[in-house]
Amino acid sequence: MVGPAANGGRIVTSRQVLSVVNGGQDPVMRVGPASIASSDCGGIEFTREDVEALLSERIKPKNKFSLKEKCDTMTDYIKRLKMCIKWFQELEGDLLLEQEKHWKMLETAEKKCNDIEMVMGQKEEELNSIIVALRKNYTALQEKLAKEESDKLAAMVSLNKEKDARLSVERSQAPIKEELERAQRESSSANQKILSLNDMYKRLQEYNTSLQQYNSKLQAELNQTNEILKNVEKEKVAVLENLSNLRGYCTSLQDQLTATKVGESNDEAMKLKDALASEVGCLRLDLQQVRDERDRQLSHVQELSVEVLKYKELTGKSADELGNLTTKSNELEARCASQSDQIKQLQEKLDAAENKLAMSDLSAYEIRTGYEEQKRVNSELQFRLDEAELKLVEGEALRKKLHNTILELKGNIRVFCRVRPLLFDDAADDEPKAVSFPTTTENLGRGIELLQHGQKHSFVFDKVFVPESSQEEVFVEVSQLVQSALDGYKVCIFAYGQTGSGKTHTMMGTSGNDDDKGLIPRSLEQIFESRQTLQNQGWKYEMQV
Ligand SMILES: Nc1ncnc2c1ncn2[C@@H]1O[C@H](COP(=O)(O)OP(=O)(O)OP(=O)(O)O)[C@@H](O)[C@H]1O
Repeated sequence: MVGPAANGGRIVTSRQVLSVVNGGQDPVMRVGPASIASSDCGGIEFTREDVEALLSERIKPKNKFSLKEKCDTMTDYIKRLKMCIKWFQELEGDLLLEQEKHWKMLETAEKKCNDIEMVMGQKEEELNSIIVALRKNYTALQEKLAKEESDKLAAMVSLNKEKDARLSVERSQAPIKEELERAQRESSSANQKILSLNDMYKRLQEYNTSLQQYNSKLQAELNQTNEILKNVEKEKVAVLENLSNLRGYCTSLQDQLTATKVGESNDEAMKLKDALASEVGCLRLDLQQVRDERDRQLSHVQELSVEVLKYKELTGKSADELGNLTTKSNELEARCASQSDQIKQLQEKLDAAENKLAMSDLSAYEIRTGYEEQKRVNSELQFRLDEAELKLVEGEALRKKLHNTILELKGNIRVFCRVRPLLFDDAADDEPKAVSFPTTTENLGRGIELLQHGQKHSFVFDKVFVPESSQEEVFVEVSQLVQSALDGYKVCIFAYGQTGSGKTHTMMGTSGNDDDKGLIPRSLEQIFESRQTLQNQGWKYEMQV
């Protein structure tokens, strides 16, 4: 962390150089072991000690005063020094070549890294969108599943209700059936009764008509007899008249006889008297006959009257019986009709119950098929949900791997530089600005330039946050590391910098202002949010402070 004049950039630069030279070894350290087979220095290899020994060698000729010897020794020393210098030059050339090669390699690696970073970024975005879509899908599926479950429950409840209704209908149907059977039995017996009554009624009607015929016959006979009686009466009256006439004639004759007895001829009178006596005898006989006939006719009339009375009585009785039978038959007919109505009603009820039963059977079948369909859809949804969950878990694992690969590619150790804005008492407005940011494509967003004593010092970091950068922008970079920590990687974030450079502001922020929250509260929020989300996928997080 640097303040307006901090120079953390150097750390990164030296880190880059060290990393370029295989494993970060000091080039001088390779002086000793270096074996340059193709060198012009006669295949002599110099170690550090050799060089140091050569440099610290004191030239002591055996003969101090022999200039030639001194010159030879010096020449030899110079020769060795030259060889050493040549070896150094060759080594330096090699190293420079190697360095150039490494720079090129580094550039290509960086390019590759940038490309990979871009691809990874795209992939991450894609994955994030896939994860979001999967999560949405998952929640939608969960909602759908819950809905299906509730539908299933409702269907089960309605099925049970239908079953109950069916059972109750079946139960209520049994007594109705019994009643119907009873009614049918009653109806058949009543029909039989009606048939027998109808027969009886017919027979009675026939009997009645025969009686009426007989009655009318008797009536005719009675009329005839009455006629005869009237005739007899008339005849009787006539006979009586005749008799009284005869009596009058007889008295006249008797008067004549007495007159004759008194007057003229006794014999003639006697003859007349005999003739008259025989005539009277005949008339008496006739009268007797008429009387007998009358008596006979009277007795016949009486007999006929008795018979008529008897028949009348009999006819009255049979009429009563007929009336009774008719009323009984009417009653039975009415009862039969009411029973037929009842049977009809019961039949209708039975039909309705059977219809209802068929309907309930149909609806039960429909519900059962619906239930089976729902069950199938449920299992399909469950299968899809399981698949989606598996995909989600796999996607999450892939995301973690990619995320952390990206982070590794970005570098395990990253240094960000945040430049805080100038405070009120930092500097006057008219002072030239000590901090500037390069706008070259290579260092855009990564470089910082400091002006000190008129000299410009450039530094490059993994990222540079300008004074206008918000807490949110800083956290966006750090949040990936928090995610890494949640994925099970060890992460350490710390801030360093001089007093008043903004460490506390960056890490903690300003309390009471949500936009000014620092990295720590934001990280904690992310941790708790992720914990909540991942708990739904079966992860368990334990946190300790
Ligand atoms: N990015 C920023 N934007 C606005 N104000 C800032 C920013 N960074 C720091 N400040 C302000 O600068 C002042 C010093 O910041 P801070 O206390 O965070 O520095 P520090 O590095 O923690 O200091 P110390 O080491 O002395 O604790 C504070 O008043 C803070 O509000």
